[in-house]
Amino acid sequence: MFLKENLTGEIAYSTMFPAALIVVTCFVIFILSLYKYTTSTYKYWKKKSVTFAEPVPLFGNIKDHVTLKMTQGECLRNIYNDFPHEKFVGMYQLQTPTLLLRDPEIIKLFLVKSFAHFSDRGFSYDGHREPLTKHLVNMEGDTWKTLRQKITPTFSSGKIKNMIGLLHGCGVQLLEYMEAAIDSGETEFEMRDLTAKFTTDVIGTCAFGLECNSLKNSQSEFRRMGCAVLNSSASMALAKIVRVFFPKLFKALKLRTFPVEVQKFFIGIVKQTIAFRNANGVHRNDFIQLLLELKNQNEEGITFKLTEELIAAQVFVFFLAGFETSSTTLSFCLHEMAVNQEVQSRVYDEINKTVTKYGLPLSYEAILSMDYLEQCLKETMRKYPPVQALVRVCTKPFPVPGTDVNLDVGTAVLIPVYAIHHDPKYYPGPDVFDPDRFAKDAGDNGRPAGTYLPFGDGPRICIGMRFAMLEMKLALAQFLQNYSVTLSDKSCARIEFEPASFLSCPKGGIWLNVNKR
Ligand code: HEM
Repeated sequence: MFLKENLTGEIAYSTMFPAALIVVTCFVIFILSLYKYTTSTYKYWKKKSVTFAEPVPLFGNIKDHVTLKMTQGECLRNIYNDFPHEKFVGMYQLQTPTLLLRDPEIIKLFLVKSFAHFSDRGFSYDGHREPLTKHLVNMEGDTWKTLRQKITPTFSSGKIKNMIGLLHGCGVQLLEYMEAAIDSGETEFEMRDLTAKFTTDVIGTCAFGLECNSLKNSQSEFRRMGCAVLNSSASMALAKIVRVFFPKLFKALKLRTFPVEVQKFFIGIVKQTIAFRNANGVHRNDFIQLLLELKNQNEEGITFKLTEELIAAQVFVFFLAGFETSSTTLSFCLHEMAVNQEVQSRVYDEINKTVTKYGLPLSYEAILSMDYLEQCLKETMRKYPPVQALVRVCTKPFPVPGTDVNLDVGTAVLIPVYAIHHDPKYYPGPDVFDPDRFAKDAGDNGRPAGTYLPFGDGPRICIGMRFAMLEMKLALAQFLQNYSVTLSDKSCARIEFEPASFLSCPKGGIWLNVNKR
């Protein structure tokens, strides 16, 4: 028995040994290859003699963001603060060599003066397989330039002024909703949800020509699809990482930026609306109408063909780029009003003076005249920039002036907006909410150009900037004229950001008490 056992043991050992060895060897080879692959680019900045942040294998310099400890903006702020004397710093987003710009003059140079070398964002997309991704934010080179030139007049002050009636309608729905909720005894509200429903309605009506009233009808199809687009499920977040950092793999695996039903829904709405308006001669002061007019000019012989699908992709990006950016800004602003009651009183006084001077409903001119309200929004976007970093890619070799550095085509560039907006050199006491930083008579308060970037800068600056300011000012004026806000038991005095979110998003929402005036 002993012998047998011994024998069996020896036999097992002798057959197991090579198997275990093979497994261990494969594992070691795998780890070494992974290490080699993930660190293969890490000499890039050293070879270029650019000061760089030391990367860690696999993650480069964005480990804290990838592991969801902090937002991208907060992660870049740490790098920004570590190199106070550099104009720019080399870093790695996973394996991708990236230049982080620190100096305002260099930022202006890249975004504005030398735009021809950095005209794209380098976002990969497949307009054939996913037609909704063929929009201004993603498009590149001459195609982007032609489309941007065509669409720009759609956002002129004259065109936006004509939309004030639509914006008003959404504001009135918000007030009606609040009235009913407060009458039924509600006092505490999650402001982000409220403002998101409001801005969904604004984009629904101004971009898609739909009356969705998400405030009354929380199950509205439009709101449901909107939530599906912004869905931050683990699988969509993973697909996003693959799309950004491994675009070839994204294509090879046929992954999707949005679920197919979202694509069908948005393209379907736009096609139906166009068909209805053409058949019934309907005219409405909204973006879809303006794009339709461009399409018709287009058919009279102009080279660039604005198809229905291309129109759908553009109104879709107005939704993508415009809805959450505006809603979080509104909710952050209301939070600051609740914390800083003296600021809220000044805004209330300004609204009352404006109503006395211009009457109700507030006209375009009345909204424009409210300087202090505008300062409050500007300071909100300084403290909580919805887009925490701007992205560019080098499209033509670029010798950085005053240095020996030559940037190669394809080099990624990041502008750390959040870090700049919190640099005490430009904004003393950066955590203090002080709208007077943007007072007209204070000029730029000695700040250099390139240090205030909530909407970006240069030819790729946010096309919807003016529209967004009008929408947000009108919403706040209508709301604060009728209601005041205070902190509630659920409020956090200091806001933390949701690390998984691409845009600045308050962790746990923004809870406030809302009281009738
Ligand atoms: C508070 C509101 C908003 C903020 C903070 C914001 C911010 C931004 C930023 C930072 C960019 C990138 C700029 C750059 O790379 O230099 C951008 C681009 C863009 N935004 Fe906005 N945005 C807002 C509202 C809107 C609205 C309401 C719309 C449309 C109705 C819109 C449409 C776009 C488009 C289409 C682009 C791409 C422009 C291009 O590449 O040519 N945004 N926005």
